[in-house]
Order: sequence, then C-alpha cells, then structure tokens
Amino acid sequence: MIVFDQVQKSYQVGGRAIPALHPTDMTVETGEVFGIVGHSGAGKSTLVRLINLLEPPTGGRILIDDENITDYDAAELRAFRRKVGMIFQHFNLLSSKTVADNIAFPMKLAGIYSKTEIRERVQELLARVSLVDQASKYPSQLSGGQKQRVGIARALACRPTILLCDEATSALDPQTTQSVLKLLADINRELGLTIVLITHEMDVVRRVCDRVAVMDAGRVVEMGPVSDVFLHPKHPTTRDFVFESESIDSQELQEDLQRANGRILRLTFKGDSTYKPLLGSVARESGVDFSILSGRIDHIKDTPYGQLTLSLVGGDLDIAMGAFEAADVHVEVLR
Ligand SMILES: Nc1ncnc2c1ncn2[C@@H]1O[C@H](COP(=O)(O)OP(=O)(O)OP(=O)(O)O)[C@@H](O)[C@H]1O
Repeated sequence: MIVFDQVQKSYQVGGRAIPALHPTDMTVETGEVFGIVGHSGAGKSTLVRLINLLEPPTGGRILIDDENITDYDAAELRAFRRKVGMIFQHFNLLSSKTVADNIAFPMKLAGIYSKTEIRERVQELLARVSLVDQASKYPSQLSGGQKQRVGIARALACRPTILLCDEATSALDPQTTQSVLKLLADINRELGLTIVLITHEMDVVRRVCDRVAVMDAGRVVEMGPVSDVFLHPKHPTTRDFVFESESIDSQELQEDLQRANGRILRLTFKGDSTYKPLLGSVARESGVDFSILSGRIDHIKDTPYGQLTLSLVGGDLDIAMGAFEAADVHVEVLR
C-alpha cells in the first residue's frame, strides 16, 4: 500500500519556492491500478516521481507497506528502487543495446543476479511481452508499441511490486494503446502488481484503472472508484475530462437540451442493468412519452455501462422515475 500523508513538493526557481504539489493525502491499495489524470502542469509527474523518491518531498511522509521511505538511507533506497519499476512516454531505451540487453540492464546494474538468472529472466520476460523473435534487434528497428513492450519487460526485470507508468501510451496510436493497456491489465491481474498510471486521457483511466485521482494546479480535486468519478463527475476539471473523452461539446449539448420538450433526465445503467429492455415498460406503466437525445454503451474496465439522455413529456413522471430507480438505474434530472 502506498500512503501519502500531507505530502508536498515545491521546486526552487530563482530563489523562490514554486509549489508543484500542495499538501496531499492519498492511498493506493496493493494490487490495484490507480490512475492519475490531469492537464499539462497539473503535477502528475511530480506526484509519481515522489513515489520512488526520484524527487524528495518538501513536506509530509510517504509510506510504502507501512515503511516511511523518506527515512531511508542510500542502501535502503537502492534496494527499494528495485521494487519500483517505471515506464515512460518515450520509452527511454538504450539505443546501442539489443532488446534482450535492454531488458537485462537493470538486473546487471543491481549486481545481485547471476548470469544464468539474468538469461532465464530475460527469456521469460520476452515471452510475456510477445517479443521472443525480436530479442536481438535494436530499438531503432522496432515499432512504438514494441518499444513500449521492451520498456515494460525492462521495468519488470527485478520483479518489482509497484509499476509506475508516466504517460506510457501517449506516443502510441489508438490500436497500439489498446494492446499496451491490455498487457498492463494482464500484468496487474497475473502478477498482483500495483500500477500507478498517469495520463491526460480519461479514456485510458476508463479502460484499465480501478480508482482515479484527478489533479488540477497541484491539487487532487477528486478521487474515487473510476465508475463513480467517470459516471458522476463532480469537479469541473473532471467533467471536462469526461466530456472530452466522450467527444461531447458542452455548448452543443446545452443547445440540444434547450430545443427538447418536457423534463430531461440522464439515466446511467451499470452492470447487468445495462442490457435490460426498460424504456418500453416504463413508458407503458407511467404513460410518459420519451425521445432519446443521446446515448452510449461502453465498458469501465470489465463492467458494462450505458448512459441515455431522454426528454419526457406527459404521463406520471414520478412513476417513471420510481421504475428506473427500482431497476437500479441512476437518474439525474438535468431539467
Ligand atoms: N524540475 C523542476 N523545476 C522547477 N519546476 C518544475 C520542475 N518540474 C516540474 N516543475 C513545475 O511543476 C509543475 C508541475 O509539473 P509536472 O511535470 O509535475 O506536471 P504534469 O502534470 O506532469 O505535466 P505534464 O503532463 O506536462 O508532464 C509545473 O508548473 C512545472 O513547471
């Protein structure tokens, strides 16, 4: 478990302390995929670099599995860093080394593994990231997705318990992004690794994360299970991220809503209720007529969800709302 207890970070710029992270409390549970989403400059990289003490905090305590890592001496810190792997947006591979040698590099650097151990581990990791036949190639001979797979294998070399991902898919096309996210999800599930993933795309969070923290100007402004934060965003920054990921133009949406008649409801279906044929029976029961203003069905990690915006006229609205709620559908009255 990673615990931030009033952790803060300021950078000294021209003799002045510029705050990048205001005092922050945060807990990442062991074995979860935790997303940190925010615009450029929000403080995401700072926060993630505090987890492996690439940046020392200027205040507060960071506890990993109940140990205060800010108290570590140099030797303890070296041992701790082997337990934290990291992958980067631009992969940071060594161009003069082959794929196999890039993966072996952190093990060689650690100086505690035999040649046989390194050779066997590299083979195992090449298989895990589906690059067995690329082992003797150099990074320049690989695609972006393959380079990130090497980055992931290298990060796993010393069997870390935490994997930090700094915009790991931002340089990749959508299809490659999907396959790298699937690989990260498999690693999380099969190895029980804790993953902290920073991104500026809510879509990445929706696909792989269990919980998410939304950052704005050096503060965590919203935090919780992805299904809560994504389906019911409270902070304006979170709402912007969700709208952006769903390609919703908020001004167009307002104009559409103004043109519609009657009451406007947004229904959110989650899990099994997503597939229930509910609208017809509710209309019959309550006598309301409805038109669909917008709708989508998708997944949050492995859970299906649907959202429908309806305008309703006539009939008994209370009966309709009661029927939706009885069917486990979240109802939000937009007008
Ligand atoms: N080494 C540094 N020295 C001085 N200021 C810094 C340093 N690193 C980051 N900052 C500042 O701290 C703030 C947060 O930066 P940070 O890189 O953590 O944000 P971010 O959300 O990761 O942004 P991006 O997505 O663009 O990487 C920014 O205002 C940035 O200019």
